Amino acid sequence: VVGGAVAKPNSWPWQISLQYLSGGSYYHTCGGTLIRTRWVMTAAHCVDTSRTWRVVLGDHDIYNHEGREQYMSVSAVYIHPNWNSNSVASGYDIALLRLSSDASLNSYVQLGSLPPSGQVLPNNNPCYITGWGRTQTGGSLSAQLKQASLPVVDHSTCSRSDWWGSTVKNTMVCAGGGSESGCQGDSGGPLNCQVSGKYVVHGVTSFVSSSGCNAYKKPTVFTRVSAYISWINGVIGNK
Ligand SMILES: CC(C)C[C@H](NC(=O)C(F)(F)F)C(=O)N[C@@H](C)C(=O)Nc1ccc(C(F)(F)F)cc1
Repeated sequence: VVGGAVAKPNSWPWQISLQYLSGGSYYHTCGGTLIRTRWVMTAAHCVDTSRTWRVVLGDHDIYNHEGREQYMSVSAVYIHPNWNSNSVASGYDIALLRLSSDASLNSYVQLGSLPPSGQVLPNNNPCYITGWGRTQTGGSLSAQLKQASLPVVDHSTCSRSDWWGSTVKNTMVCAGGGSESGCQGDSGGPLNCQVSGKYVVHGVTSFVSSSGCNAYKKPTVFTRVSAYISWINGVIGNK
């Protein structure tokens, strides 16, 4: 997250850290959202390589054990069938991870709420991106979870030729576009939007400009969760 601030610890209790095993240690690579006690929603581009994953719940500082963390192993990865890693502009950048055991819900670990199918938020709807991603273009990951205010940029604005043009699809949400943005390492995490006084996870962090995380008129682009509710329900089993 470029700009914004360090979040109050565990104030986004559905935010998870997705980590992979390398040389005997685990490393943060992406964010995600706990949506059921055994299910995490993340980005397809985070998990389209075969690695040993773990999901950390209740985390704040990814480099220090603070005692509220739950370390979960992943029993299955479900990548959207239409995802194409050579074409992030086509969308479908969404995946579900089945955990090997149930998360224990408490004040540090809670489920994120998903929007109703098809709901599209208006321009400037207040939203926050959260994540441990780079704090500057080309910078390093944040040790502590960060948040930044990224208001919704509607599709008609975001698809203007001097904005994202035809790269952005209607199955995506744009947010921000100023000096604050997501950045590498925030991928897969939630866009937390205020709807009727509640936070609802309307986006899965997907991409930023390859010329810089907070590039002018290149808002952070998210998978629009409300476009994938049927797929999500089909995978996790509540028809
Ligand atoms: C691995 C990437 C597909 C996703 C990666 N995502 C992120 O950094 C994050 F955290 F914002 F979600 C990204 O935007 N990386 C930058 C450096 C990038 O490659 N951006 C990008 C690439 C291609 C396009 C497109 F669609 F135009 F081809 C758009 C943006």
